[in-house]
Amino acid sequence: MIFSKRTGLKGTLTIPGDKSISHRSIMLGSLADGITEVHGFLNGADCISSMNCFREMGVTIDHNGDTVIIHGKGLHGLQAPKETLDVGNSGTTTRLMSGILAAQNFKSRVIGDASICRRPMKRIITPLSLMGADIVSENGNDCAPLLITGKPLHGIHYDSPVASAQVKSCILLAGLYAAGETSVTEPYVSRNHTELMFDAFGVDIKTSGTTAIVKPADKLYGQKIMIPGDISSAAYFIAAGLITPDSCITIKNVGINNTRDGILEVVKMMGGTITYDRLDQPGEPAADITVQTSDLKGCVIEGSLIPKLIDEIPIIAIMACFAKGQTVIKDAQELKVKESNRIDVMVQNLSAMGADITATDDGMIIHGGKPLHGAVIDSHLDHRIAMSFAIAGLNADGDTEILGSDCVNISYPTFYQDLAGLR
Ligand SMILES: O=C(O)C1=C[C@@H](OP(=O)(O)O)[C@@H](O)[C@H](O)C1
Ligand SMILES: C=C(OP(=O)(O)O)C(=O)O
Repeated sequence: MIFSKRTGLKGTLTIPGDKSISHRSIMLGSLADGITEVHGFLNGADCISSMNCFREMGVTIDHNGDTVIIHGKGLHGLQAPKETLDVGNSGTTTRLMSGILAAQNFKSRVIGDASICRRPMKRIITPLSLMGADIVSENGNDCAPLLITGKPLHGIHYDSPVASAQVKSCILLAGLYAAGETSVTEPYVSRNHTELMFDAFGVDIKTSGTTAIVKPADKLYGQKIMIPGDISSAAYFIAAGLITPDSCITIKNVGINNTRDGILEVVKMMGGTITYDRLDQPGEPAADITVQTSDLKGCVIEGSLIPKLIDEIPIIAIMACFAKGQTVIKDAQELKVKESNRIDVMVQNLSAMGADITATDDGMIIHGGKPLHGAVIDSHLDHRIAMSFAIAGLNADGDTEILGSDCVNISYPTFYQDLAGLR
């Protein structure tokens, strides 16, 4: 896919549903009694992987457009999978589902693509093992494939070394089945969709500061779930509207859960022109967001803000190239263990486009204002890298060619059409 310079990106769009909430709706819907009706489901490859894994465990799931009907099997109703469970490219599926599998009365084997087989799983193997789970890495490298033999579990308190919603959610899901209470404390609060959805499904879940505490459950009750648009997908259009000359873009129904809204904080720090129209509707909080071309200034992004924008750092790095002065991103070492090493890949590709960017141990430093020129961009098959460089390409001289551009299917299959729809 090739991109070249644009001005005047104008229009209104509705982006697809939130990826994190879509995964969780499949999992909790499968474990609930009764029907769970989901609207706004993300038809990205990652969420389809979650859907197929639970179908493989005997759950009937009807899927029509962005509506999904899950015929819940109850907490103890999953069946042993006949085949290996294939999570594709999805870290969220791997880690959250492992928490459930650890407590079943059957064995399972979890595989994924080449990227998944490089991502660290020790972070869930350690706490699940402390709960009494039998979970091992088949190749002994603490990565997938994972072999999980269901066991009776007991509650623990876990001090997580990382602020990770996947680790937290894995432990909380295992905690539904454990004897006694299970709690997780994180260094900073990570996205809280699991906690909110547990509460809606009737689970006894409490939070206090950076700790979440769950009691074992007897039953989950099927729900109707309205999923707002994914702020992580909206971020590309927020950035495009701010940095592309003569632009004004409205993005409808964007989820603005306060554990996910770090990008909005960054826009404010950078001095971007952004307005919100909050929506009065059931489900997680959402707003229509409008952005206009703005003179941006550099800022420092660190600490508790990082988990609130972890997936948006690649597109924030692009914004920083168009901001006056220095942008420093620190405390973001987690970027090294995503679908690609997002620090190295951003620095390599932005340097190829002429940006002034340096990698650090836990982030990057960007001096904005140097004009970008087109280059051949290796996406490393990482969807967030491909989408970020599409926006960079619209603001660079010459052609920007993105290799492996189809990987946007993972979280935003209609991304290129939606971008082309802005006139
Ligand atoms: O729980 C989730 O749905 C997610 C949590 C984050 O990962 P970590 O928990 O590994 O930080 C994020 O990067 C991922 O895209 C989705
Ligand atoms: C890191 C991501 O997803 P996952 O961990 O589920 O693969 C992402 O979507 O940027």
